[in-house]
Amino acid sequence: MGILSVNAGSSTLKFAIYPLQDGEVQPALLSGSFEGLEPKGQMQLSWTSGTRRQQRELAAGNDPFAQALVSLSELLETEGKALRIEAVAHRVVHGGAHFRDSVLVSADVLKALQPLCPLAPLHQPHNLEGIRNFMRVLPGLPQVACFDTAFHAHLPEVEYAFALPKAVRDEGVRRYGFHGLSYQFILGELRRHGAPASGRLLMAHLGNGASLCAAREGRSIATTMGFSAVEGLMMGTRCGTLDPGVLLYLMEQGWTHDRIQKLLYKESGLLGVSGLTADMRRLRDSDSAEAKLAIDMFTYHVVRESGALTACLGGLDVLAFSGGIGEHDARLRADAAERLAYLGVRLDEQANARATGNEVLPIHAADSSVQVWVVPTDEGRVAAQDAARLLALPANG
Ligand SMILES: Nc1ncnc2c1ncn2[C@@H]1O[C@H](COP(=O)(O)OP(=O)(O)O)[C@@H](O)[C@H]1O
Ligand SMILES: CC(=O)OP(=O)(O)O
Ligand SMILES: [Mg+2]
Repeated sequence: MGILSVNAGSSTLKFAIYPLQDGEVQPALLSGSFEGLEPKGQMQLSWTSGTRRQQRELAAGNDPFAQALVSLSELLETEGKALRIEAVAHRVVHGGAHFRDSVLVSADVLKALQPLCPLAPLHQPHNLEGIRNFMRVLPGLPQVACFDTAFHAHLPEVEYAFALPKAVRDEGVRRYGFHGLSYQFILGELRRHGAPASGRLLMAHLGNGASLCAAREGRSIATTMGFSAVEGLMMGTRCGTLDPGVLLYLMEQGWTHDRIQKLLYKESGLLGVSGLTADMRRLRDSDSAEAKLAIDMFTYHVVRESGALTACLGGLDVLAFSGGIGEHDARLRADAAERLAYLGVRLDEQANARATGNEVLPIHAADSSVQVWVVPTDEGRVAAQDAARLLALPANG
């Protein structure tokens, strides 16, 4: 038997089936992703089943996520039939103030999660669509929602509170933090590899969405993403932290809510600054001045916020890079590390070049006072493990 995990990110839909043994999820038997989820474009489905790796191009249509879910269900019918899926674990980015741990999905849970869609418009609607889809396609199977926000549920009040009047704060207008499944996974991997992860740890999840998390004794104490999935670092298509005065100005200029939402979430970040693409690989290949500015700003904000979070930690013992950019872009890691040298960060150049996102690797030099690691993240695996814990599924391999 196995657990299917479904992770609808902002630019990808990732899936995997994990077998269980003694209550622990084992390496995935079938895993893959849909990439290039842009309306009317071509999306790429790639998957690995055992040692077989396959790839397919698909028309994305008007609603790429809905199309990807249909194609995933078809793939499970053929490839996944023998794997006996017993439960589905969904990454859901926003659990709001109420959901501080994974939960078995019911109609009431879905109803409570729906109003959070505006706080993560690139994710939450797809996350909930994924749940509804598998309720239809695999009726009767338990569906578990695993929240990005749960890892940050115990942030100190000085970190999570906005300097707003109590009446507004009491409405749940506060910082929540995201990428929690990824941070939980990174923490587990660092521990497994003998890194001092319980010390002052800074984790950088740099993908299409990007955030930093400062953890002490394995608990999140500060993070760059807040109320919604737009705060903090500059991202693929999101602007990150922005003076709220800009929004007031735009509103005065007659910009509507929908237009502003599109600007902040879909037209900004690497894409907005470069005017070219949200994909770091293409920016690296470009020689345009705007592409260079976009990369420089991205790196700058990683360094700037690393300083802020290190101050919250009172120093730094371990730095971990993850997410599509953090795992693959050695140049970004080198440039950021160079500017964090004042903290005692020194990279081993060759180790950094060797880390290509396929395995957990230390990349610090022998004289670095901070350990630096690259950790390929697996949000789906954390979700599957959590679902197994919640459902206490018996193990039979
Ligand atoms: N080899 C690479 N070099 C630089 N950046 C990369 C590389 N591979 C992937 N990326 C970046 O990772 C991003 C996707 O990150 P990922 O964490 O997988 O996305 P999501 O947040 O949607 O799950 C891509 O948009 C691209 O910018
Ligand atoms: C919360 C978030 O930004 O997620 P992702 O990196 O998958 O877009
Ligand atoms: Mg991601």
